[in-house]
Amino acid sequence: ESNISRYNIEFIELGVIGRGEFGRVTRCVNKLDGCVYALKRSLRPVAGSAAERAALTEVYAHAALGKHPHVVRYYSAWAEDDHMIIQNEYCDGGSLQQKMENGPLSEPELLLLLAHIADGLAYIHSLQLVHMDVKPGNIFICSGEGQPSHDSDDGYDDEEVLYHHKYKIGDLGHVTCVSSPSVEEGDCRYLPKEVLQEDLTQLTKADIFAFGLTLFEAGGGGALPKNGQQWHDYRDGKLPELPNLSREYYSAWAEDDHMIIQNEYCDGGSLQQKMENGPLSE
Ligand SMILES: Cn1cc(CCO)c2c3c(c(-c4ccccc4Cl)cc21)C(=O)NC3=O
Repeated sequence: ESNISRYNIEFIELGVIGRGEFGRVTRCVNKLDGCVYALKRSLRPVAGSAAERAALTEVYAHAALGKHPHVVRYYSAWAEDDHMIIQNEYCDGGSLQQKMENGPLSEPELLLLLAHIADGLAYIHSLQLVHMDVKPGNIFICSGEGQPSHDSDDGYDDEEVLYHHKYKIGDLGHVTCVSSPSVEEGDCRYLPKEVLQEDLTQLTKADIFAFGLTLFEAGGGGALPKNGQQWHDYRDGKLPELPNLSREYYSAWAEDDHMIIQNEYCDGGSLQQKMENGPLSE
């Protein structure tokens, strides 16, 4: 293709970090600001096609979502010689899917993942948008290594700096608005049955469901079913217990339309009951 492309003029390609039927993702340095970015270069979709609508929705969503610590940041997008290019923040820690290849996440890591992505989803939902493709391959990690290191006397001990990395939600290719009449379904392994049954009235819950299965998988739940009886069992809350999690992690769960909270048992009754025997002594 022509070499006068903005891609070749403004960026130096450092390497390919992802490939798919969509095209490829590369790690590039911008010659002007010297920063590294992730650029996805895909074939320009046919005008008027669903793919074009998805590509435009992705850019609209990124523009609307602006800057948030747990959503991968968007910088620019353009079309050139029959290709679409989107320039995003480069997350140097790989994806959650790659991290899971080294085994299940520790409990502190699971809680960090839970906090970061719940925050990112709350932000997306607060703008009446839904992600619709939450899964380990779309959650990226920024190591934060480039940040100023905290020397020991300013209150940061190793533990806190150790968990300096951040989890961020990426790939907004399936984003739609909560009241959308049409949904481009995401990965079926993370899809709730309501969306499969075309019930689009509670789309924010679809993201939470997909995030729940993502946490289950990251916690060592094993490969998720794509269909069949096990797919339906998982949607009826029939999931195997995760072996390496402590009891505290199991302090709340949902079953047949009820939420259950399991707390410490205090055997001395409540203060109110104690006061029934008269005022407390000094
Ligand atoms: C396959 N792959 C690997 C990475 C690097 C992980 O360390 C990656 C990134 C992105 C994306 C991406 C996803 C969807 C749309 C646009 C982009 Cl650039 C894909 C990525 C993205 O937006 N930011 C990335 O770091």
